[in-house]
Amino acid sequence: MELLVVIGVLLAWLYYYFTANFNYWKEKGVPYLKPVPFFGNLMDIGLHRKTQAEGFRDIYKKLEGHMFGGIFQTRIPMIMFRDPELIKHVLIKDFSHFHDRGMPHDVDNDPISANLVILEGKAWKNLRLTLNPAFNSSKMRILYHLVKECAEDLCKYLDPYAQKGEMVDLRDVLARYATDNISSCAFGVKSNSLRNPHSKFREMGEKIIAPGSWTNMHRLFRYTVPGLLKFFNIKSFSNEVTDFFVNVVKETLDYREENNIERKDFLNLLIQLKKKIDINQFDEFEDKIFNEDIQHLDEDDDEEEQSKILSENKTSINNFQLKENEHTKNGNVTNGHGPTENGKVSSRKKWLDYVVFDENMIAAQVCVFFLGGFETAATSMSFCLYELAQNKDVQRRLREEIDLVLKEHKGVFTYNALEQMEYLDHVVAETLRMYPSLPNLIRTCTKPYTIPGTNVLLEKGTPVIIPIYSIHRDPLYFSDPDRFDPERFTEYNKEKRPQYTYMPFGEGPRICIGLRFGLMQVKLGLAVLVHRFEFDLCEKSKVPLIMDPKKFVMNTIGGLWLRMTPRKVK
Ligand code: HEM
Repeated sequence: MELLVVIGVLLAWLYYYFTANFNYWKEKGVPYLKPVPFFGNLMDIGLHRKTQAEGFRDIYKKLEGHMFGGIFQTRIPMIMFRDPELIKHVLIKDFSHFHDRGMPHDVDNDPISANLVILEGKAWKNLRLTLNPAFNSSKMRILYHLVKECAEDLCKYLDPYAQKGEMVDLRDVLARYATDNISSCAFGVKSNSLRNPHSKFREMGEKIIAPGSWTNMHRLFRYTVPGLLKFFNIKSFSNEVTDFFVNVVKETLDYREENNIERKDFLNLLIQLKKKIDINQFDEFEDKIFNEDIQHLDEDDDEEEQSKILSENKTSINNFQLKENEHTKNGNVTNGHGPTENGKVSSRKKWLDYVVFDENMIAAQVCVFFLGGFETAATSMSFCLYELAQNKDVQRRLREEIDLVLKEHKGVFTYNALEQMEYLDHVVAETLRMYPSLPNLIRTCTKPYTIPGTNVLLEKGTPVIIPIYSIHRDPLYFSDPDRFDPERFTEYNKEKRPQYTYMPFGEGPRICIGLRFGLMQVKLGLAVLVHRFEFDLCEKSKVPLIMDPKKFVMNTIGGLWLRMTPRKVK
């Protein structure tokens, strides 16, 4: 009897806990969707009945006619911004109110969480400024040869299958190709996943994205009771995954140091940062634009906020301390570069002094490059090949362009040749419109914000959802949106569309840092494949595709099967 009473009280408390907030948006006069207890408005997503993309698209459609609308993730009020002008405010104009993603992290106990995706405020800004040059065009040219090596290996691997006209699960093969690619470029390690599906890198990659994995539990707590993450010491990834990545980085660093090896990859760039060598080949124009966007992170933060950010990011390894030092005191620069205009040092050089790159810090970054790089590239490429198999005229036209450009480059897939392939660019852009790897962007309101043109005040801590998949499939911006049509991306057609209606890599200062690298590996992989092989639907192809509701990055259930044959005419 007593037990029943305890259970009853507990259930009543849980019900109260999960529903007490449900008048939140009504009281603010914000249009909102009626939530259900325990799930809020995301029951279909929470129970894996719908993918994130489809679940949020339902919400987007229900909020039609409104520029924004309130929803609940379990018990937490969130707001969806639908209107492109408002989206521009969140991502760019009013970035000083929305510079974080609101992902809890604990860099003391979870070294991998000190990464660019998760870090907030100044810690994020310092790191981003420091890492930006590692992803500029000149660095991409350096990495190109590694990516090309993997792309050529992919062709060699697939050739016997094509000769026999076999059906191939390209989703799986391309995940292994992308794993090889990113482990080579980020970790400096040849993972050999293409030929060995049980390689350790592949295994770890699968563990990270596997449904029901540690990551999903982390996500659940994050949105319900974030305090429990710290209490139970739940890390971003399982100990096995964290240890694996940290150890690979440490071993590789030691090996390179002992043997005096310098390899042209991301790891090498990070090692240079560790040694305080400025890798700055930063395009000055880009530097200026970026700094204009984020400078208010300095100006606007009040003292209290700054010290909070700093104490949150205080780590045993002293990573993110904003320390006044002899180089920057009184605005004078004495670090060997000489004083610059107005006594100010270029922001890049200044931040380089602030971010301490030790082994854990390097591991956190390459780990997030691995995560950001392998799944996104693999799925984008396989979706593209699927659309090419369905749209044979597009496949033919793409092959013709590749042949034509290669003729000018003596048959070699050079970096410049790839850049010249305009139709390839449209094909990839259209693929990312229909299948953006991340269906939504997320930001957190970092200080109270009045939504422009209204008197709605968003409280600090309110999560904001930007539904990119839903916008990409909105007939208001893309007519007949479920049709694959690369023509949408000619200069003329792009100009006709409102801004901020196409954002597969996000937008603003927190735009994907790996954009260039991601596009390079996707485009090069596709170009070499389409140049050599023909892709067709087969008995095992699923039309339409069945998407996996358990995956965070857009993905299919049961792989993505196509028939491969050698190309017919040369
Ligand atoms: C087709 C490939 C890729 C796609 C579609 C993609 C997409 C995205 C998107 C949508 C975001 C969120 C942007 C925002 O919130 O505004 C993001 C962030 C990020 N991506 Fe990518 N990504 C790709 C490849 C890569 C690669 C190859 C890397 C690393 C080598 C990478 C590393 C990151 C990082 C570190 C962030 C966080 C940036 C920050 O907060 O400053 N991504 N990506």
